Amino acid sequence: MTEPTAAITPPANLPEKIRHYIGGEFVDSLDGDEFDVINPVTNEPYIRAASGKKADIDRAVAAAKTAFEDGPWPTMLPRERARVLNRIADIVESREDELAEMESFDSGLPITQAKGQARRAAENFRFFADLIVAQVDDAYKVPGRQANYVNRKPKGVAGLITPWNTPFMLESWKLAPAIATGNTVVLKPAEFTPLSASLWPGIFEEAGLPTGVFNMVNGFGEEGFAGDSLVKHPDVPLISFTGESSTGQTIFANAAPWLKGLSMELGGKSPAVVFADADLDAAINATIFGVFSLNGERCTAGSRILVEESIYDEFVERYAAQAKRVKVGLPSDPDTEVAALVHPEHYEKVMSYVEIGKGEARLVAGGGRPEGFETGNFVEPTVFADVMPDARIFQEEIFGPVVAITPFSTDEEALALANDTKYGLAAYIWTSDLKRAHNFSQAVESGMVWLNSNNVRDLRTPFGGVKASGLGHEGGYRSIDFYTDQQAVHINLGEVHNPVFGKQ
Ligand SMILES: NC(=O)c1ccc[n+]([C@@H]2O[C@H](COP(=O)([O-])OP(=O)(O)OC[C@H]3O[C@@H](n4cnc5c(N)ncnc54)[C@H](O)[C@@H]3O)[C@@H](O)[C@H]2O)c1
Ligand SMILES: O=C/C=C/C=C(/O)C(=O)O
Repeated sequence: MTEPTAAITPPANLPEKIRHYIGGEFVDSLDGDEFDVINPVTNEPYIRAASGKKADIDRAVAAAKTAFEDGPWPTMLPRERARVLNRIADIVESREDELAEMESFDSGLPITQAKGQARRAAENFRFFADLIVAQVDDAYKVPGRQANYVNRKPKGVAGLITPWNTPFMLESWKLAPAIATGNTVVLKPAEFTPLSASLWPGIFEEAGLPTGVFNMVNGFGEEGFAGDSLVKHPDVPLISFTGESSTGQTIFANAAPWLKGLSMELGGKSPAVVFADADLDAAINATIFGVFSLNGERCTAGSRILVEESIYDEFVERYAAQAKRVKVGLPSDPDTEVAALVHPEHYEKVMSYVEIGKGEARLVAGGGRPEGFETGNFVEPTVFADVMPDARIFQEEIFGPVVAITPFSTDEEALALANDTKYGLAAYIWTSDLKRAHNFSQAVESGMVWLNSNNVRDLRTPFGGVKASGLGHEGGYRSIDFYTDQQAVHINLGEVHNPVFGKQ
């Protein structure tokens, strides 16, 4: 049984309120507006947060612009900026427990997984510290005639808009490359989960990041609110956004008048394809982890499992049995594998899909609220089998611990099913046939493929989706490209070859 009192004990260092952070100071909204932040276990408000509007974004962008124009951050040596980034990583690491406790309390993530995400956040800063020091740029020469080189410049004020799933880690994913390359930033964290972001100012100050380089405005995304105002601010030349595909479309349209640089990491409905020749134990473990880790609130979740007919019945039976053993528990319990979804609104959305699924397919595990969890956003790990491709639970992103399993009989059918969605973020392929694995990878419509592998990231590789899953790529040098302008400088080394115009 659960102990509700343990669940609602707030972290020891809870701030009095969530404020914006502008030009080195914590501030309230200019109009004083605030909103409630909810704990996902009790669904009770536990803290107030400032709700930013256009006027607050104007202030934050002005502070970031001043810090960019007055320096020293954009013109510091890469080595000096890298030192600050490495200090940020050290501090994040040293505060892992505190950070994870806050994240878990605010978002409902299982504490053990929240710790892993805090370590990933630190690693993002370390990685980009290394990358800017090792950074090389193109130079080309035509001997005796011309030399050309690339002058890379930070763009200015970067607008960063982030979602509520693994919030601190996904914020670090954007913050690290944006500041590493010499930009200043305005971060707009997700309104469901602003708590861990309230630690950034202290971390950055302690690491020696100059005042005004990092600014943060909390609040909502809609028109007139913080997110929308950031997208429409004329002094913000680029927006890096992670969130829903429909929000991405709105941002795309709103940024169009300024032709802003856009990077968008959007939704997914990623297939995990299991062929009969796969290592079945490994495939089952990985596909369980792939959709139930991080509460299933993960853009790259393998939420459609396609299984070859000859092993289908065995797979479904074993998968359902293992899903039933996934430990649902309080976010604060170190043994918990699936905890509470972020917010009652999201819980209702996920539960509505569970009900839709019951009318569309065969329920083989879960399908309700776990026993012993009468309040809060708890959902049993839920498995549907025999899901047809026209089912809504096959096509639509659920973003919770719910998976659809579908049989296929040929490679061609597997590929057609894998691609039969508007999304294209990740694909996972399980087979011992090398040729099949590589040919399938070529043909599958996804930004990333994992072959016989869990979702393990190498920070040097591009991260992003195709179709409705995104626009552009970040990760490694792609992030450096996104957050900088590349100016080509051409130098004449010989005679001037231009034809002469207008000569008498
Ligand atoms: N592809 C990826 O890398 C990736 C990663 C994480 C999450 N996601 C996706 O994110 C979604 C879940 O996150 P969410 O519910 O927070 O997404 P969301 O789109 O509702 O919100 C994301 C952020 O955008 C802001 N926002 C909302 N409307 C806006 C507008 N008109 N202008 C500017 N900002 C606006 C929100 O306040 C929030 O900070 C899922 O669809 C998931 O797949 C994708
Ligand atoms: O949830 C969105 C982004 C996730 C990135 C990952 O590497 C992951 O899937 O954990």
